[in-house]
Amino acid sequence: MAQNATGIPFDDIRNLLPLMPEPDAASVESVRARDRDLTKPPGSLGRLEEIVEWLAAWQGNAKPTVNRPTVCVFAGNHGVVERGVSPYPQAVTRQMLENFSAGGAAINQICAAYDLGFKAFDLALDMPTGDIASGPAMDERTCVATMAFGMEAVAGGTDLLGLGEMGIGNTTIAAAIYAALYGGEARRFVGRGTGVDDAGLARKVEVVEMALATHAGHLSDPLEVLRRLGGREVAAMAGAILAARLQRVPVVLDGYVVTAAAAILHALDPSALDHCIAGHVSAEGAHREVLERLGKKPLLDLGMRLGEGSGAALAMGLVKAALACHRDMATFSSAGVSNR
Ligand SMILES: Cc1cc2ncn([C@H]3O[C@H](COP(=O)(O)O)[C@@H](O)[C@H]3O)c2cc1C
Ligand SMILES: O=C(O)c1cccnc1
Repeated sequence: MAQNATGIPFDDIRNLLPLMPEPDAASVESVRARDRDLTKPPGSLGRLEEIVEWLAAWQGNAKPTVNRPTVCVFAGNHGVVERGVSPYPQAVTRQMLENFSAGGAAINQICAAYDLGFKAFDLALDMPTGDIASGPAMDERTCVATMAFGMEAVAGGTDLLGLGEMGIGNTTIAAAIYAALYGGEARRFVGRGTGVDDAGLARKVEVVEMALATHAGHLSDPLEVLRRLGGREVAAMAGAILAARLQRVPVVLDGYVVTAAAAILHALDPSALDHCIAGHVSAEGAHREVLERLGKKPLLDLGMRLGEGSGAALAMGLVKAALACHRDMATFSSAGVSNR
């Protein structure tokens, strides 16, 4: 296999998969033991209890932490926008990155409300990826380099990673990826994104169908799906999810576009998302169906369809609350509360 600028071909990404750590059963058992002593009926905190077990399993820590929760937003531009698949111009991607820096976006307010760290990454916004309807989005070199960038981006010592994206046109990219991975009619995976009208929706369906036809015969390898139909932010997020697993950092997924990056990894290895939870189910496209395919039960169902990591960040607030209950509640004996 030819080397590329990073020195890592697709095969070296594949070679990371067998290195993925397993959940730490002993830490989960410790969490369960403490949970039985807390001043509440067993099971009464429902999924909040599972969340703490999940943190312990993946951090490999009987006393899991959420001291440095971070939302990482990756931004990329897409050649397919030229085909009129979004009501907004491509320039909005960079303008929103500036808005993130100035603290004016929805994601800034959610991160502030829940005291979450926030980082945004500009992935060569002045170089949109190729138009997927007529050719590949990226060559292998760019795809792998961008995955590697996403891996580096999460190396800063976070103990809970939320993922988000910004990229005008990327709901079309997500739809194309799902259609390639799961088959069936393209229209099933195409939604209105930022709000295309009926004509725009028909155009999106047509563009996804064209993309599938253009790349027919080359879509059985999920990494080829990523490079041909994806985008820089999607590649970086796939790298970030994989790196987080290798570093035992639990991940909270966001909406339709973030989940497309996750779906690539799941297609490579169905256990590759075991360290991830679905923060929410987006109102976009077939997100509910896709999450079912991935075996993920979303934490929140708020009718949101924004992106930016907004659903992930809201769910991270719940993760913090779940851990606070587990860590700081009194036990029956310490509080003098009678157990059964
Ligand atoms: C002002 C604005 C802020 C956003 N924040 C996230 N998105 C979201 O919308 C885009 C995808 O939708 P489509 O495929 O229809 O272009 C992505 O950038 C996504 O994160 C936004 C979109 C806009 C316009
Ligand atoms: O669910 C998402 O990720 C989404 C939905 C609409 C627009 N941008 C992103």
